[in-house]
Amino acid sequence: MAFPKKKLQGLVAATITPMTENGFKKDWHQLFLNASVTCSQIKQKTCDCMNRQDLLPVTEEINFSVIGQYVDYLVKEQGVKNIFVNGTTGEGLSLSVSERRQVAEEWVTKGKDKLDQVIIHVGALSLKESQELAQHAAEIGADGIAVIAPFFLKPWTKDILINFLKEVAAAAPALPFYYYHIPALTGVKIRAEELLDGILDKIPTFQGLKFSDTDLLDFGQCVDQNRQQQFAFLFGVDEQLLSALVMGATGAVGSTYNYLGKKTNQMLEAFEQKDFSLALNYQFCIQRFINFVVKLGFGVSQTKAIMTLVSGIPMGPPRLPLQKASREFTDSAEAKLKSLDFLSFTDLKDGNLEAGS
Ligand SMILES: CC(=O)N[C@@H]([C@@H](O)[C@H](O)[C@H](O)CO)[C@@H](O)CC(=O)C(=O)O
Repeated sequence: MAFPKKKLQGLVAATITPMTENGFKKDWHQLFLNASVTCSQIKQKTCDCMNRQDLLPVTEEINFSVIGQYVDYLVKEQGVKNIFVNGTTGEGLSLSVSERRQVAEEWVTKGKDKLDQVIIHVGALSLKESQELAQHAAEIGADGIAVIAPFFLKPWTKDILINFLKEVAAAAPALPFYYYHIPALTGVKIRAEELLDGILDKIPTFQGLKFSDTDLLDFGQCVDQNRQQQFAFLFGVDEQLLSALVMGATGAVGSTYNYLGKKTNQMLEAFEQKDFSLALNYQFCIQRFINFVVKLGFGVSQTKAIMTLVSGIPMGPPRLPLQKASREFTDSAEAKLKSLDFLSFTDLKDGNLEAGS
């Protein structure tokens, strides 16, 4: 494959992994069994459980059945045609390798002929797992792979990090490779600007940076020092996207594009038309919402609840150690979305009221 492949630009939704309630139920099942004291009691209770649908030990925790509907929602309702799968929002690091493969496959299958690009995050603590996932992404026809820095036994220098990334990229030599810079979560503080210096010599498939940090000096220098390249510079802090566009961002990956994609696309359009005051109005409006939810406590669980509410597609609970968003959170977020005109009563669809319940 010749590089660069089609350039990744515009909005990229960091997809949520829809889950069933089974993960939570299984915890209760386990607690129930732990409370038993003798083998015969355990046997009896297990038999009882086998006869109770709600306590059955179920293996399927991912709700694959809604992914097709989710693709259509992103494309038709939000105008978002690129996705980033199994990242932070998708709880990729909380899934098993087998689940990650199945999730990736489902998005690629359901996105065929509907989505422009499907990027799979394949970062893991184990190089072997990362390579397996990279190879798998290539086999299923994904459009690119992204990798975060390993965050337990960490690379301490640029060269070590590059060597790790290079090994993963080499497992999928025909796929565009993106580095996912998210230092607040990985604890790996190697500056992106430093990492990009000479990166093509080491990773010929390198095609871009997903920059989830607020250091606009670092981000700006990544753009400035690589003007000769065709890299994609994807910004990952949704509330600051306009500033990054000014710095040269070519696109954005984020959680809020799942449900605020349409609004953010209007901001991109205003920016494109050089109507900066309109673009700023949109950014401030988006900021008002994010600022509000951040003060309540905002993360992946809350994103799941908001998306369920706005789209009507059940995203289910998060996986432990994350906890479900509270009903109070969802109610407040709903009121705020309505007050900002991001959501009207007619937008609410059947099924979305279970959000955060
Ligand atoms: C830390 C975090 O989750 N950041 C989000 C943002 O979209 C974030 O939710 C948003 O800017 C609100 O703060 C994305 O950068 C994450 C992301 O792209 C991913 O899920 O991989």
